[in-house]
Amino acid sequence: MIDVRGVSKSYGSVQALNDIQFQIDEGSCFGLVGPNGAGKSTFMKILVGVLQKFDGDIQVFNKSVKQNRQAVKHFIGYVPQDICLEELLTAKDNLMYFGRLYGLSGEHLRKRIRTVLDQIGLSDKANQKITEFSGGMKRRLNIGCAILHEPSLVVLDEPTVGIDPQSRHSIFALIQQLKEMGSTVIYSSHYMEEVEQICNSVGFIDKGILVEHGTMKHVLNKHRSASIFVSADGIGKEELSLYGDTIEKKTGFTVNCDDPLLTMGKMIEQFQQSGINPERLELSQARLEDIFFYLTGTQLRDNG
Ligand SMILES: Nc1ncnc2c1ncn2[C@@H]1O[C@H](COP(=O)(O)OP(=O)(O)OP(=O)(O)O)[C@@H](O)[C@H]1O
Repeated sequence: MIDVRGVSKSYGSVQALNDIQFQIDEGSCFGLVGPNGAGKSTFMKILVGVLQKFDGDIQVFNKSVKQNRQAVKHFIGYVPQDICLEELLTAKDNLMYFGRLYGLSGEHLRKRIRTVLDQIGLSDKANQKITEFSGGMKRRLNIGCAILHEPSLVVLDEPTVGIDPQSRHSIFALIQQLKEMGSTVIYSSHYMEEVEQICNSVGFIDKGILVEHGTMKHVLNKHRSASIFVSADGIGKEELSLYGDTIEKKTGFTVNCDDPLLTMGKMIEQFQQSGINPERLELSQARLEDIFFYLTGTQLRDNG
């Protein structure tokens, strides 16, 4: 189990984390979600031992990151947000370099490199210099370097920012494989649909505060509510606010109300009377993104 015990961290006057407490079960995939500047990277860096000055403690599989930093580091694979590779080397040589840093050598290292290249979908690019790689390929290789030593905990800081769909798909498949192999995965992202798809538990972080956490099922059920999505010429936020709390989205409005079916009926009546022909009028269940907004009032990113 990962047991986070009252972790706080300040950078001068900026409180990046404020008394964070939660647990993650062994073998689960935990998504840490929050907007830019929420404190995700700071938390990850504390967990993996990169940041050592902080209040509180984290027990990783019964070992304190404060007191057993070296031991904990050994069973963690950390993929930082910024790609950390040797540009002039080939993919294989990068893996060789990182493998040696983790204490691997000889035939065992060569075998692990073959396995990892296959897992990250880059076997046919093994001998290519990474200056020729796309951003997504570099990110996959960056993950490969972190899992060579078969860590029981894999920590990925926003691994899918700004990458192509093929690399995104490959990273999802890899996380799935890691889960199946029994690794614990901690994954930070501001892409809610990704987290909903691959994680079985989640934590919402906003301005350094953990506002909600638990299994995906628990969080979705606890805050699940239906809303109406409306996109129509001739109707705006002011008119829709009469039906309920209205949020403007890129392509229309979301109206939150107590009885969405009844409200939808009333809307249809009004639209017919006013000659309004909506482009979209839909009943939708709250997704993680809506729940995050409801709890924090903060949008994670532009949405439609
Ligand atoms: N080295 C630092 N010195 C000063 N302030 C910092 C430092 N690192 C982070 N911060 C501040 O701490 C807060 C949390 O930053 P952090 O990078 O942990 O957030 P994040 O959720 O990972 O954001 P992003 O998604 O943009 O990476 C922000 O206000 C940030 O500006």
